[in-house]
Amino acid sequence: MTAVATAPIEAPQSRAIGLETIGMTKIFGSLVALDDVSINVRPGSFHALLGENGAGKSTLVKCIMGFYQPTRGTVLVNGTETEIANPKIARDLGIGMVYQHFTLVPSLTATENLVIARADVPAVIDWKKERQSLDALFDKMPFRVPLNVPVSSLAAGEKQKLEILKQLYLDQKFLILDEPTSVLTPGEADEILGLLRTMTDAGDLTILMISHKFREVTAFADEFTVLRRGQRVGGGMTGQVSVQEMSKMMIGDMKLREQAARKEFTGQPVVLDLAGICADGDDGLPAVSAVNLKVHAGEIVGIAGVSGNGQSELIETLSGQRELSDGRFFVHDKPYEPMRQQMAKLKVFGLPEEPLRNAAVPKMSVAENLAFRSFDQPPISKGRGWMSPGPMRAKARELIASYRVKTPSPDEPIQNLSGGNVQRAILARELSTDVDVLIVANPCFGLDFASIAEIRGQIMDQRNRGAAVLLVSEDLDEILELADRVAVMSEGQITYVARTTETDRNTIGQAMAGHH
Ligand SMILES: Nc1ncnc2c1ncn2[C@@H]1O[C@H](COP(=O)(O)OP(=O)(O)OP(=O)(O)O)[C@@H](O)[C@H]1O
Repeated sequence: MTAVATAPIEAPQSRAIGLETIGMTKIFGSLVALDDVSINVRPGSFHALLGENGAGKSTLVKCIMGFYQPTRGTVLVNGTETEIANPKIARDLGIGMVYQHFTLVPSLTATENLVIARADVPAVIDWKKERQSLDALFDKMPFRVPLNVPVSSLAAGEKQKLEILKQLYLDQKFLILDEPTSVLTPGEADEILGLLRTMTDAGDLTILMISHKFREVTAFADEFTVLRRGQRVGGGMTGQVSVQEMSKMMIGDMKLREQAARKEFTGQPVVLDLAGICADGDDGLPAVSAVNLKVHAGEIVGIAGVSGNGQSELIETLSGQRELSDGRFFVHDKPYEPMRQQMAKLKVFGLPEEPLRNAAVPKMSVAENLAFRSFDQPPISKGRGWMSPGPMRAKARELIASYRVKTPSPDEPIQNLSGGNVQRAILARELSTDVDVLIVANPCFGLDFASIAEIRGQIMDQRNRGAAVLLVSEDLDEILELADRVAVMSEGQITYVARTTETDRNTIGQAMAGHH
């Protein structure tokens, strides 16, 4: 690490760290992902980083964290030019990052995860003492996370809290948060962001938060920067700029897709029938208990619930990733087993959570990933297992264009796409043919607001065409906007079902909290 003084060192007023990037540029092959980006994150500020999917937000923070070496540009830490060659150097400087995905070791407890994450972890650990000091730390926090059970048994919201607590435990002074609230309920999000805001106000911490949620940005951030196509296109104090102005900075003059009209149906047949579905969780205990639910043609049934109440396991059973311990599925009254051939025959499609992990082969190209549904059918299949690259690429180009997937070419490994663009690519693949049943879990996770309008529009189009849609979402607004009926899942069971027009947010919220 070299530390060259380039400017008078701004004596930090507080323990928090100030950080600037100057002319940050990152080029991948022929793609300029970051183009001369200078941002200034003052010590003790809560700074939001905004931009549509693929704008360069992750690339910028990865350059700051030392995951990527910038093609050009420098980082100043507390006014001093600092080369951050790898994440360990960032961490030693007090710069920590909380990712969208989890980094905790699932088989270890929260206590074990935190203690082994420390740079000064002793050779012989006095676990009793460590637990006591952790208890003392957590006594100061407005929420608790179970410390002594394996992390794999924690709900997504608890894991995310723990990721943030880990950084506070490691005493980092500059935290980069990559969409930290995606898996949290609005209440949990407010709790965590509120705690962090108290710490920035006290001058103990600086936050740089990537977010697509304007509500959180205006409620908790004091400053913001907007990136578009790799460039800094705006920024300022959040209190002085309206949400409309911020969104215009993000997307320019692009027109948003209008909310699709809901087509009225009467007397539609049941297409998807979940009959007494039971399944165990990773810990071997029942996670889904006797779920009965019918979804009609031309209907969206939204499953709401606090994460960790069996929704993920239910979706996994429907996509064949988890075995049933009891119960059956029927599609058009025929027994349905979630295997590739039956899915194709009965036209069952889906977008699971974390599509890069669950629905893509990261190292394969975008074109190959887009062809997974059709590689064994003409024109892509030439028979006897041979694939035709020409038609495959042509089909990929068509889907890339109509779903506006941002990729340098169809041949790019899909893992190089931004998170939102992976999501769009998988949805393009799943919606590209005739769909009878569509199963989607948190389809707008990590998407910018323009893409959300696009994806929700696509889901509504499928419903209007007569598909039966099962939508699991942690975003109640999404369910209220899209679903015809809402079902609440609590402790593995469906505890409440109502037509969306005949219920309200409060009643659903109470059911989600287990009051039914
Ligand atoms: N390792 C890589 N190799 C090639 N291209 C990459 C790589 N990482 C990112 N890119 C490209 O750089 C551009 C910026 O991506 P980045 O992930 O920074 O966007 P983002 O603003 O974080 O988007 P999102 O909101 O979808 O996460 C995208 O076009 C992406 O495909």
